[in-house]
Amino acid sequence: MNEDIDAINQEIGSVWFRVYPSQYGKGCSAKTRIPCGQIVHSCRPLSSTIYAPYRKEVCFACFNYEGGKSLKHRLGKKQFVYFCSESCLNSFQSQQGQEQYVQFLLDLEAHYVKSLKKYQEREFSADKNASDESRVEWERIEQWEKKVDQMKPSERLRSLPDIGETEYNEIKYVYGVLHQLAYGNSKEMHLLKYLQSNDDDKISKYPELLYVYNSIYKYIKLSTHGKLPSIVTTDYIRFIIGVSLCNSFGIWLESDVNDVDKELFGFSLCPSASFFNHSCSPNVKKKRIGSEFVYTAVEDIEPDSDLYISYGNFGDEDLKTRQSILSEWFFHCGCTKCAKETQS
Ligand SMILES: C[S@@+](CC[C@H](N)C(=O)[O-])C[C@H]1O[C@@H](n2cnc3c(N)ncnc32)[C@H](O)[C@@H]1O
Repeated sequence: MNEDIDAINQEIGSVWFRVYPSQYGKGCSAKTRIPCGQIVHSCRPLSSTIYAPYRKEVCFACFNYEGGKSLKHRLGKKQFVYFCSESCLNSFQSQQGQEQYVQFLLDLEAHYVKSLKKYQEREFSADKNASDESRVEWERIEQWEKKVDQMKPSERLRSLPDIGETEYNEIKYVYGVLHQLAYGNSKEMHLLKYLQSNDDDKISKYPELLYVYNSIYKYIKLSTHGKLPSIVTTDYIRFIIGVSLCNSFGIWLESDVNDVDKELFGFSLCPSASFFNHSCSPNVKKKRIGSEFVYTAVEDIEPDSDLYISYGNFGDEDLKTRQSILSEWFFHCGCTKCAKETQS
């Protein structure tokens, strides 16, 4: 753990906070006195996804939203990968290895639109045990993938599983991470391996997602064949999906209007910000400015005090509502506000 912590701190290189072994696993504490209003961290996502219904309206590069209007700049002719400006489109296309990324996105769009008519959610039978079924299904997939190398390209294309909205959203995020691992060299990429992954917890709670995850894996395995071979393994894809479940942050419409009515456009993963634990009365506020996430102290923070953000998009929800929202991150909130409200 300590070696990991040293490596994480070296990678983040913050003058304001350090990552340390806290009561909730890793956490962040102030290195020095932090005045209210001080920006303590900022980062750009390693990978993100814009949810299918918003894909024409939210810029894939900077998350700009123009009040629900379809954006003018796009990849390809018919497909739905949209940008708010020529410069966002160009900057996206000019990154390293981007031709492959662009082609992947366009193929994914085309396949999603085609699948929609046929897609059927696979139900999880109530008499099965989620963790047994998970083990059996992933073993089956490992047997299946031995045949992928022998398939002709046309057969691989025909074997792509139908995908629904959940698969589509996740595949975009997972491929974004894989692409960074293949072509990037960012701080965010180096920090990925230190994050918690929760795919077992999620499957126990929502067992039908097992089939969704299997389809995601099959889609990525088939469509990246010969391009990203060594990193497309079941363990690794499960890790990437599992990481997003407890570390990704929503891409919310940022406005000064009532927080509760905000729209959720998608999610993104910034590993360097994933070591902030949650409090229902946080001392650091997260704000998105374009595709940058900025973390600012909202009170004076003394040296060695913990830094907490709020994971939820909370207004003035009561204890029960907050706890139920936070259970989606698979933890029972132990913050001082919750402890106080539980006692009273
Ligand atoms: C984004 S990670 C934060 C970093 C994490 N502590 C680690 O060790 O990598 C979120 C996880 O931290 C833990 N956590 C964060 N805030 C918490 C809180 N207020 N109460 C209990 N657990 C918390 C939970 O396990 C949660 O799933």
